[in-house]
Parts: sequence; structure tokens; C-alpha cells
Amino acid sequence: MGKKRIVVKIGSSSLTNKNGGLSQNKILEHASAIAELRKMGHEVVLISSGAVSAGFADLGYPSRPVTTAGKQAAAAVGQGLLIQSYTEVFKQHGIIAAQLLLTRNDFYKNEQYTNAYATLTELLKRSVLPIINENDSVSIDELTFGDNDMLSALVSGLVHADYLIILTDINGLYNQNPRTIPTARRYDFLEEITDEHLGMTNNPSSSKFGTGGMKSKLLAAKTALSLGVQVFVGTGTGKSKLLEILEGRGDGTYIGSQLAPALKTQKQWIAFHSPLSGAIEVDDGAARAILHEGKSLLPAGVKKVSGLFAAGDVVEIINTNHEVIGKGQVQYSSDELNLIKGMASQDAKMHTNNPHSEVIHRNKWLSMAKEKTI
Ligand SMILES: Nc1ncnc2c1ncn2[C@@H]1O[C@H](COP(=O)(O)OP(=O)(O)O)[C@@H](O)[C@H]1O
Ligand SMILES: N[C@@H](CCC(=O)OP(=O)(O)O)C(=O)O
Repeated sequence: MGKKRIVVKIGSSSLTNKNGGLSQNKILEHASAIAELRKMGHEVVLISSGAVSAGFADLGYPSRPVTTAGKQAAAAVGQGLLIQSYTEVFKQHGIIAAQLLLTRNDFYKNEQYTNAYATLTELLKRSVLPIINENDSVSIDELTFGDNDMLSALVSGLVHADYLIILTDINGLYNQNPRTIPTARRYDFLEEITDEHLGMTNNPSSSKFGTGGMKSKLLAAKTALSLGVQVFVGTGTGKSKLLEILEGRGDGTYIGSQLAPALKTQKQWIAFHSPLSGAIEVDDGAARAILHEGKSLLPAGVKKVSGLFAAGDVVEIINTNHEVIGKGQVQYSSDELNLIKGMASQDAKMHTNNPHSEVIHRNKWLSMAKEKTI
């Protein structure tokens, strides 16, 4: 097998002892498994939960706190302890660890998203092991990932990973929760995640210390697949567990068919993270050109502009039947576009100081059209 880029997500339930505190033995085992992957030449990004688990006891809480303030305070104490453990343990394997704390906002804002990509790329280039967690202590309630499953999916897309391995306390997805239904059957392989699969995991985490449960893992797997990343959800023991998973001998569920094309970084941002700032209606010729001929959108094809947006924002593109056919990052503001809509590119340039010929360049455009839409 050639060199692969692998994102490994370790959930709270796989890092804690029976009191809910951080288990040093588990950290040691995960680290030795990651070190084995690296020895084989693979690149690894680690998404690790465990900050709340590592911190709550020092704050005087008898058990893992349930309030947001309690969890944020515990994470503020625990994140340092967590990364200290990892740093020391990885050092024994000759691996330098780096800490990155991310929030939802880092994925919404194009500049921050691109920056995160640049930092991760540089760390991997220098053979450093990035260890990522949600920035729990500052995340605003509505913006939090809550659990790290979705964060791991988005990061695996961001770094163009080959695989996302989600390690948890159960060996894969079952058709019912096996903790409550002993006759539940495990899926060894799923080509895709359907609504039926999501329905099998209705209840949230029933492990004591995890957050999202199997449902959030499947939602994350679905996102990772759409970003071109294959997924494994399950468990394992010993230092060879990650290599075994990679070789197809893992104890869990393999998800994906290796067919999804990986989206480039900027297109991922447009597809999954960018806020929508307005809409542009285009004529039939322009719709055909951007949908079927691989062309950019020019001012001549613009019929109507809705909303207030600036150059660099992302807008929806609507056809003459008022169907959304895609979205893209504009090179003109709404004010400029209102001036030049319908004009030939040469005339458009003379009416504004904008040097661009295209309203949306084809590299910053994402089709969302159904088969038959013009
Ligand atoms: N259909 C299902 N198959 C497998 N696990 C399920 C299912 N439905 C619910 N679960 C629960 O999901 C739990 C794993 O999620 P969670 O506790 O959040 O883990 P982590 O801390 O690793 O993120 C399992 O312990 C199991 O109780
Ligand atoms: N960011 C939190 C993780 C929250 C959580 O429990 O996540 P998970 O183990 O993925 O269900 C922490 O570090 O404690």
C-alpha cells in the first residue's frame, strides 16, 4: 500500500477510565498505534476528544460536568493536560505533536479556512503530528460541533485525507443499538449512508462519557464520503490496530466505495461552509454554458441580482425557471453587477474598476443542478 493520509478520531469513550477521567494507558496505546502508522510512511492527523475528561477532577467536580459552563471550564483545564500527555508520549516515539483548536467559525470564514489548510499542510510537510480538538472553552453554544465526529469529517476533507478512522467504544454500526438490543446485527461494510441507517441510531450516546452517539458518527461519515474520504467506524486493541484497520482487518464498519471524487479545498469551502449572501438569475445561454460547457459566468448572462453582496462572497445561481442550479464565489459586488448585468465583458470592465472578465470563474463554481435542468 502506498503512502496514505489518514485522519484518526478518538472519542471520549475511548480515552477514559471507569470514573470518566483520562486514562493514561489508553493514551499510550493509541499513541503506539499511530506511531506504527507513521513508521509505515503514512501521514496522520489526530482529532482527539478528552479535554473535559482530563480537566473536571482538578476543578473539584465529582463527575463529568453537564452544564456548558462546567464543560467549558473543565476543557480549559483539561486541554493543556491532554496535550501534555500526548506530547510526552509521542516524544518517546520520536514524533513532534502540535495542537490546533478549531471552532465552526474557522470553517465558515474563507480566510480562516484557507489558513487552517495552510497550517496543517506545513505541519504535515514537516512530519509533525497535528492534534486537533474543538476549542471548547470559547465556542459559542450554537456554533459548537458538540462532539468531534463532524469536526473530524470536515478536517478529513480539508486535508484531502484518504481515510477517516473513527475509533469509539463499539465495534461498528449495528441495525439497532446493541447496548439495549442484544440480537442487533453489525454491518461490516456500507457503500453509503442512507436515512434508514440514520434511523437505526436515533438515541444519542449511550456510552457514559461520549456526546454524539452513533448517529453523529454516521452523519460525519456521510459528510466525509461526500468529500471523497473513505471511513471506518469501530474499535481495536494493541499497537497494530490502526494498521489492521487500514489493511481491511479492522473490527468495525467500513463505509464508502472509493468512488467519490475529492473536491479541491476552495470548492469544499463553497460547497459546505460558505454562508450564502445573495442570488443571481442567469439566462438560458449562461445556464447551459456554466452547467454543460465548463465555462465561467460572464456579465452578459446575468438577468437579475438579489441581495447585497461583496466580491468574494458566495451566491446561488438561479435559472429562468427559478430553480437553483448551483452556487459560486462572485468576483463582482451586487452594486457593480446591477450596473453591468447583460453587458459584454469589455463594456462591463469600462463601467466599473473591476479587472475581472468573469462574474464567477469556473474554478469557483459548483453545479447543483438536476440532470434535466438547463
Ligand atoms: N445502531 C447503533 N450501533 C452502534 N452503536 C450505537 C447504535 N445506536 C447507538 N449507539 C451508541 O453509540 C455509542 C458510541 O457513541 P459515543 O458514546 O458518542 O462515542 P465517542 O465518545 O467515541 O464519540 C455506543 O457506545 C452505543 O451505545
Ligand atoms: N471537545 C470535547 C469532546 C466532546 C465529546 O465528548 O466528543 P465525542 O467523544 O466525540 O463524543 C472534549 O475534548 O472533551
